[in-house]
Amino acid sequence: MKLLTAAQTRQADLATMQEQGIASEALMERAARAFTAWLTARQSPAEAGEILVLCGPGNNGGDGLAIARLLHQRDYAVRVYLLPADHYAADFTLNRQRLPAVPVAELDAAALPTIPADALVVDALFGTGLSRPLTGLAAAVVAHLNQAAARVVAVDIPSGLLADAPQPAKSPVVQARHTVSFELPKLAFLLPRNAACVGRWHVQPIELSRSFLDQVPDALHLIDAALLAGRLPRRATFAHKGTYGHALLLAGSYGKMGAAVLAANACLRSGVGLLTVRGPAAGYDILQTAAPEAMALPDPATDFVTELPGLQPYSAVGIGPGLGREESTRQLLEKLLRQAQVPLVLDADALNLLSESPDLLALLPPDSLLTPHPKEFERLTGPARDDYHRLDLLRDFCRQHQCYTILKGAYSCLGTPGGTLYFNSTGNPGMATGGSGDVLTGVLTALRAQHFSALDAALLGLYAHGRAGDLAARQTGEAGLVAGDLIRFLGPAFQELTTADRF
Ligand SMILES: NC(=O)C1=CN([C@@H]2O[C@H](COP(=O)(O)OP(=O)(O)OC[C@H]3O[C@@H](n4cnc5c(N)ncnc54)[C@H](O)[C@@H]3O)[C@@H](O)[C@H]2O)[C@@H](O)CC1
Ligand SMILES: [K+]
Repeated sequence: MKLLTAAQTRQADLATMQEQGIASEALMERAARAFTAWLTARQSPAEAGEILVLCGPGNNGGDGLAIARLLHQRDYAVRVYLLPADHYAADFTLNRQRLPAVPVAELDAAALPTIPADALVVDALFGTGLSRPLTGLAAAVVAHLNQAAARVVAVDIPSGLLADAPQPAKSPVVQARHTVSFELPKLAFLLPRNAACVGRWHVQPIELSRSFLDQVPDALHLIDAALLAGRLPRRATFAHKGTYGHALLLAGSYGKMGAAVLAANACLRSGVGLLTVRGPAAGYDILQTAAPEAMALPDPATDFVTELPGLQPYSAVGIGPGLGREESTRQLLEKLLRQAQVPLVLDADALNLLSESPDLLALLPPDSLLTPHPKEFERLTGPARDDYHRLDLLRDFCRQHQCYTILKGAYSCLGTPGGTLYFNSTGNPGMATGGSGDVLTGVLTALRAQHFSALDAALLGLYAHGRAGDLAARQTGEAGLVAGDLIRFLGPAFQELTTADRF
């Protein structure tokens, strides 16, 4: 699924109206119906009580007025509050005229309405047309609403939130419990700073022009099942273990063999034909016991991985989990970067070593796959001013080093050498637990070893890793989830993605 900027959304609206021969009011009616269907499926008139619909002067307010009418038709009790303005959008005025006999009042700074704690509020003050932070009466209304304990459902986007630009400090934004958006989510929903105001977001279709969406250039993407269709073929009947590659993992140190074990078992559960693990000598027994399907190739050093084995047998190398940052390990990394003719996956201490010796970045083979969490990332690039700047840094970093980089977190973001960004749609906060990243390294190394392109490996791996987390959390709950649980569900997650046989 693509993510559009506010400007691209306006173009999509126009293209849809032209292509389908409909007026803007008809598209607004579609949006209002889509929102109303979402709300009425979750709250009966009795559960909802009186619904307060707050409407601004633009098309978002027009949506609100149409929603108020549709809710009234379905026997919900509705009260409308209007934000006075010098100018109203044409479709706002049209829907104001169509509003049936429901109580309507203008918002007034001197006498803001009481908002009962159990009220249900529809926030239709401002949508994607907002070009600057709210001030004056609009800001006062938002602050007043946020002080009430009421449940707020935002139409399209919480009012005050900019759809795709950094939010100035202290600019008021509605704190919604749910945000119901049209056709596509907004970039703002995927950024950590906005989580509190967006609440849980939902997307309702309004049949925007497919041909327009297909041709939008430079798009941001959401990694969903549709994007992955056809990327993971069934295994071949006459396959043998050589068909699916031989991965090498360089991982572990004394006290951190768990990271190597997690990466190894995740690699084995992600379809690789053969796996060899280079760990410290001290970890030999642990590895052989905890990951018996892997071959162990212990380092001469007791506590760390210090010597690079010959790379000839391997079709991909993953390096980093639990590795430590010894000088001899740094030298090993340098050797690997200079010698590797096979795809690389770099994580954890491999990334920390890169940030300590930035000159090594110039040695990164093209199409390497890096998986930093935000702190590791900022050690590589310098600090980000805000969520949007971090995405700019990600684009620049991937372009400059011709690599693929996954910025890990909620909606992990993959940057490509061409500057495209892909946000993952699977996963849950239960995965914020030690070892989740080691599992991802194992998954990605397995996919690269099986000769998937860096892009396909990253897209499939990210999605399957998150999906495994979602399947695991159904059994363990989020708090009880540990990284080892992810490994148990990688198989089912990949199975779901596997292309079905065509007749
Ligand atoms: N264009 C379309 O065909 C559709 C639009 N839809 C709705 O329309 C919304 C976008 O509507 P608009 O572009 O009219 O914009 P909004 O309704 O978001 O608000 C724009 C209005 O607010 C004013 N404004 C902007 N910033 C302000 C500020 N800081 N303080 C006070 N006033 C400010 C503008 O002058 C304008 O009057 C979407 O979010 C969505 O809810 C939906 O009806 C679907 C179809
Ligand atoms: K809104």
